[in-house]
Parts: sequence; C-alpha cells; structure tokens
Amino acid sequence: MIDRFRTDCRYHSGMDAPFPPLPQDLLAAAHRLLARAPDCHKYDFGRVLVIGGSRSMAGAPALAGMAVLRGAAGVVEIAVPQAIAPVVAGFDPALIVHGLPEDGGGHFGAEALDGLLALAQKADVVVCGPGMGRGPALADLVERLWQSFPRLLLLDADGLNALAGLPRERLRAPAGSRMLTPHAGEMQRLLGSVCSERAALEAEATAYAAELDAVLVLKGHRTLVTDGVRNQHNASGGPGLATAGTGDVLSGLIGALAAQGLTPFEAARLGAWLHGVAGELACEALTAPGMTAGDVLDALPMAWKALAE
Ligand SMILES: NC(=O)C1=CN([C@@H]2O[C@H](COP(=O)(O)OP(=O)(O)OC[C@H]3O[C@@H](n4cnc5c(N)ncnc54)[C@H](O)[C@@H]3O)[C@@H](O)[C@H]2O)[C@@H](O)CC1
Ligand SMILES: Nc1ncnc2c1ncn2[C@@H]1O[C@H](COP(=O)(O)OP(=O)(O)O)[C@@H](O)[C@H]1O
Ligand SMILES: [Mg+2]
Repeated sequence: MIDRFRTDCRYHSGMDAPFPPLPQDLLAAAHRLLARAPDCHKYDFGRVLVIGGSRSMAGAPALAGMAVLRGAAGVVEIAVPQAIAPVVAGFDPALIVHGLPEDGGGHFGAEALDGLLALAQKADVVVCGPGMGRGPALADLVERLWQSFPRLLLLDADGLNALAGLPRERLRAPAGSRMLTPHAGEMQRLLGSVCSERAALEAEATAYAAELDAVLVLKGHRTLVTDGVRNQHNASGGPGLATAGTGDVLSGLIGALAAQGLTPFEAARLGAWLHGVAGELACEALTAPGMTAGDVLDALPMAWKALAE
C-alpha cells in the first residue's frame, strides 16, 4: 500500500533512486547555488520583482513571491494593485509589497505603468502575470516591459494572456532575455490555435520559442523546456501538482534561480526539477488530493536538501 502510494506521487515510478537524477549538465550550476561564502549578504543572491495580483487574486503574487524567497534569491519585491497590498504583505513578513494605482475593476490602472517600470529598474529579474487578471492597461504594461526591460522578463498566467493580444511584430526587439511559462491552455491562446495533441503542441511551442527568441516552459506532465533549439523534458513531479497556485510557485522559483546567475535555460530546467521534487515530497507526506500549492512551497527546502545529497 505504501509503495503504491509513493509511486502515485511521481511519474518515474519503477526507479530505485528516491528522485529522478538532475541532468548532468545542471549539476555544476546547482552546486554553485548551494555553496555560500561565509561573508555573503542578501544582495549577492539577486533581486526579483513580481508584478501581479488583482482584486480577486491576491494569493497568486504572494505564492510567487514566497517561491522567490524559497528559491534563494536575496530580496523579493511584489507590486500589486493598491487595494490588495495589505493582504499580500500579510502572507509573510519577509515580503516587500508595493501598492500601485488600480482601475475600477481591481486591476493595475494605466497610472500604474510608470511606477511599475521604475520598480523594475532595480530588479535582476521581473516575473509578471500571476493573478494579474485581464484589465485594459495590461497589454500596454507587457509590451513596455518586453521592449524596455534589459534583463530577464518571465511572463506567466495573465502576463501571457496580455502577450497573446499583442501583434508579433511588436515583439521583435526585446531589450533582454525573455521566458514564457504557459500551461497547455495558455500555450494554445498564445498560438491562437486549438491543438489538443501534446506532441503537436510541443512542436508548435518550440517553433514559437524560436520565433520570439525566448525560453519557453510548456507545463504539465513531463514539462518541456525549450529555447527553440534545445528541448528537455523534466522528469520530476506528479499529479499532486494539479492544484491551484502551483504554477505561481514555479514562476517565482525560476525567477529566483535566474536572479542568482543561472542562464534562463538552466534556471527553467533546475526550477522545474526542484518544483517537481517538492511536489513529490508534499504528495508523499500529504497525499495528492490533500496537498496545496502552499505545501509545495513548504517542501522546497527539502527539495534543496535532495539536491545537496
Ligand atoms: N490564489 C490565486 O490567486 C490563484 C490565482 N490564479 C490565477 O488565475 C488566473 C487564471 O489562471 P488559470 O490557470 O485558471 O488559467 P486560465 O483561466 O487562463 O485558463 C484555463 C483554461 O485553459 C484550459 N486548459 C487547457 N489545458 C490546461 C492545462 N494544462 N492547465 C490548465 N488549464 C488548461 C482550461 O480548461 C481552462 O479553460 C491566472 O492569473 C493565475 O495566476 C491561479 O494561479 C490559481 C491560484
Ligand atoms: N499531472 C501533472 N503532472 C505533473 N505536473 C503537473 C501536473 N499537473 C500540473 N502540474 C504542474 O503544476 C503546475 C501548474 O501550473 P498552472 O497550471 O500554471 O497552475 P496555477 O496557474 O494554478 O498556478 C505546473 O508546474 C505543472 O507542470
Ligand atoms: Mg498558472
């Protein structure tokens, strides 16, 4: 019964090792993150800005922000519409939260754009989209970030929905590295097509990543990480991750790894691996039906430990 339960929590059942091995080429990068100098300080580990949230979705940017910290970046700032700022800050005292002007629907308003771009200037990585909703100013925000932010911009959730509404010719000249983390539904929206077969969707996603010169993480069972040329599937994780908010955790985690100096392709692959291992650990402790995204966050320290071993 116990063995059956353990294998239900992961999709590499049948392996002897407790977790699927990390691909060899990521080991050196992973161990660089684990080794900290005695005189280090938080700004050695990068700053991430999370932009997201809306009146009904305060949890998504909070989960992403917490995953930035559990992903070992030194500092996270979270920018949200002002009405939800106290709620988001209440998730954890380590979060720095900025409230920006909102429209009547509880999304960022047009007056928030300059403030958001100013906050981005200090960040090594911007994660934009979790819980952001679909307000009228958001396409403009994403277009301006795409064209002007000179470091890694990671778009997830409603950041991707805003991107899907922009003509592709306006995305030709990004100012820095770009990463997209869609689930299958968001990927189809980006492509503007319905593609229900996974292999065909992966092929289209790869071509899309190449066209945009972006790293793309197509999430789900055996998450694909592609930069349009290199394609890698993640081997960790399992069905316990099919619960609200786990994608928000992944976006913050990948942002944190990139802020610590991993390349976007490395950060996406290591992030997917750690996230999957944390999902397996949470599932083994709590069952797939019983676990939540907060449990994945709480299991991330043990996933780091698995990496260290
Ligand atoms: N506590 C919170 O504040 C939470 C907020 N969330 C936010 O909710 C907003 C909507 O996100 P949703 O993920 O619901 O997406 P959407 O509502 O944009 O898309 C969901 C649609 O895509 C379809 N779909 C096809 N393949 C899918 C797949 N593999 N996974 C999921 N859906 C698939 C679904 O059937 C559904 O029709 C985002 O801003 C997201 O960040 C969620 O992350 C959940 C938690
Ligand atoms: N059946 C599954 N097997 C493995 N991983 C899964 C499965 N279902 C969902 N996941 C993972 O859970 C996360 C869900 O992300 P997403 O759909 O964006 O959720 P949300 O928007 O609610 O945060 C992704 O990392 C995805 O790979
Ligand atoms: Mg999501």
